[in-house]
Amino acid sequence: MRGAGKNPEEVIRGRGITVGFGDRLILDNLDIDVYRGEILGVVGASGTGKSVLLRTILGLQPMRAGEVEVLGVPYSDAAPAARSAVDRRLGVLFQHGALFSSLTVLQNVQVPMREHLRLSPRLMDELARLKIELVGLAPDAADKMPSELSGGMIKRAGLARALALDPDIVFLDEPTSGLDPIGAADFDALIETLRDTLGLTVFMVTHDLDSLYTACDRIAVLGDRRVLIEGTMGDMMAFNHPWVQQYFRGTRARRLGA
Ligand SMILES: Nc1ncnc2c1ncn2[C@@H]1O[C@H](COP(=O)(O)OP(=O)(O)OP(=O)(O)O)[C@@H](O)[C@H]1O
Repeated sequence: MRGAGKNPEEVIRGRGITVGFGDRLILDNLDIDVYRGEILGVVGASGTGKSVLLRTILGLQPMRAGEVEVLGVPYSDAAPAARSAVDRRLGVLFQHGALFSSLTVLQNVQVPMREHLRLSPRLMDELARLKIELVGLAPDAADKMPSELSGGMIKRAGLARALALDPDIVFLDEPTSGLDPIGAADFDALIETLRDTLGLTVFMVTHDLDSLYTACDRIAVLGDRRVLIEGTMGDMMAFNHPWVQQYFRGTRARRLGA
């Protein structure tokens, strides 16, 4: 975890998070911590509730029990105004980029600006173009429609939108899924660079072992409706649980030289 001192600041603190749909409990009394300046990778078998956890932390998914504190604010219980003040400091890249198909890249990046800031159209254009450059897109991408972009460009455009308000924390839901290995490695490198230069904290749901090895400082493994283990890659290797062993020490992992 870069930039963290001896007592790293918790920017997300979830306690007793319990979420269910009908009679199915997905998360049961789950605790999670995210520290300032780290890239946390959240992994787990398909359907373990990684996206549900991300949505729950963001307040988009109601909890049956538990509490979530974000940037020191009791977010899950906060009044709308206090919540909105926290929302401004969070950026989200949903799975598949989730761009508005009828808006250009520039207009997509401006959506959060229109919602939260009062800026002149000229200033918004300038700011949005800066964000587009920041994520490594060519200037002419600004005026393209999402349908004209490659998968990698869509992820970058979604990231530019997530960065629109200079957030403290960005949430990424499987950012490298669907990218070829080189595109995925480039995206991981971009995330690391942005963390280092902007001081971001990154909460990243991923299935990508490469990302976990190269970009993530810590990993949280979801299973049995809770966080099975939270720690470094070394902690994962030493943890005696069948899924964790298979995932981190299986054939795919060995191919990566673990
Ligand atoms: N709105 C919903 N209504 C009912 N069930 C839901 C809803 N959202 C998620 N679920 C269920 O919750 C479980 C966890 O879903 P989630 O999308 O969080 O899994 P995941 O760990 O992100 O999986 P994957 O790795 O496949 O993306 C799944 O069984 C899913 O069907």
